Amino acid sequence: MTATADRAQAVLDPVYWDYFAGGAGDERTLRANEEAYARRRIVPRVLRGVGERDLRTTLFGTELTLPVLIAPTAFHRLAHPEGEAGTAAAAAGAGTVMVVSSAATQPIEEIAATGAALWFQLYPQPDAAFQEHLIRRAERAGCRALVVTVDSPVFGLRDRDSRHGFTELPAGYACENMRDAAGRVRDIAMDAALSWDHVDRIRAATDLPILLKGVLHPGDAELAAAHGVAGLIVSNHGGRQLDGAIAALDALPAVAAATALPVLVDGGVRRGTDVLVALALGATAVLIGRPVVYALATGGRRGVRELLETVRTELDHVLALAGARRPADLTPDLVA
Ligand SMILES: Cc1cc2nc3c(=O)[nH]c(=O)nc-3n(C[C@H](O)[C@H](O)[C@H](O)COP(=O)(O)O)c2cc1C
Ligand SMILES: CCCCCCC(=O)C(=O)O
Repeated sequence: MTATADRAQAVLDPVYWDYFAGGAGDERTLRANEEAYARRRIVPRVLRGVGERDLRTTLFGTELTLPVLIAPTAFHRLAHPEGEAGTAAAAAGAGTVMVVSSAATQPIEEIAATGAALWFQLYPQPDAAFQEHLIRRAERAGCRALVVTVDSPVFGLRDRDSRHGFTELPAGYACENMRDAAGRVRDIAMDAALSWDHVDRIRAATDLPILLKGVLHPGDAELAAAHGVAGLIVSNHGGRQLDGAIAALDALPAVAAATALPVLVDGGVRRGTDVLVALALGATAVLIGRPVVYALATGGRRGVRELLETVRTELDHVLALAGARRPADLTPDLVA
């Protein structure tokens, strides 16, 4: 993964590189996400007659060929001209879900035309009518779930972006899925008044399954279930929001123990071994953020497909070595 990051840095405009790679504050949480995986050791079982592995996982009615999804990340056209549609084509080829960011630089309809299974990521918008308009559009495009990001009541303080003065998209690019009914692109509003009422409002506006992204505290996992949410994504936004927040992997076991909902996790997942560790510690599936952007930057859709196939091969391999046939066989005792 380091090699891909290096190659991405070499091809990307340094301002965009810093936007994609960077985090908030001193980037402690950004580093902690990867370090949390590096700290874990696998305690394999032997002689389990594993045979052929089966990586399939079903999430909200969609069967994935592997328990690895593409996390929502903004501005794919800044990484590669193929943009989000390139990433989606790779997801479709690999048989997994792409979560499309509210800050995608191509229209959701174009991304959906790739045939990929899509979920739409939504920042809760204070304007209820506009929010409903966004939800309807995602539904019409065939998105199968809504991922509501709840870790961003305000935007993270990112020193790298401040240094570059990177505050808006360059001319010729727009958040294409933030258009209102008149076709005007609106800014993504981040709203510190955000509360569980917003979640209730979103739930009342759609029949799609709703996942909350950015939950780290077990108390919030309990509340989410009470508010009719279908799933959770344990995440600190890749260390881009609250610097000093707990590493996603470290938060996972307590959140998973607090709820019967499917729990996904992102932040720092780089290899098949990381996927194994996250699944063993209670995740139903994982999402990958930056490595997808780097793979897109260096190789377009083929680059992203290669990344997903590498993770698949690694996961298949480490399952065999750890004595597990399928993701559901992974249990916390396999991780020290
Ligand atoms: C460049 C970039 C843009 C992101 N954009 C969004 C976004 O629009 N919405 C969102 O919910 N999360 C966004 N995230 C957070 C990711 O969905 C995810 O939580 C994080 O990248 C996972 O960590 P990883 O990059 O270590 O895999 C973004 C992350 C990055 C790196
Ligand atoms: C106000 C611009 C919103 C873009 C958000 C993308 C994002 O979540 C990120 O982490 O960057």
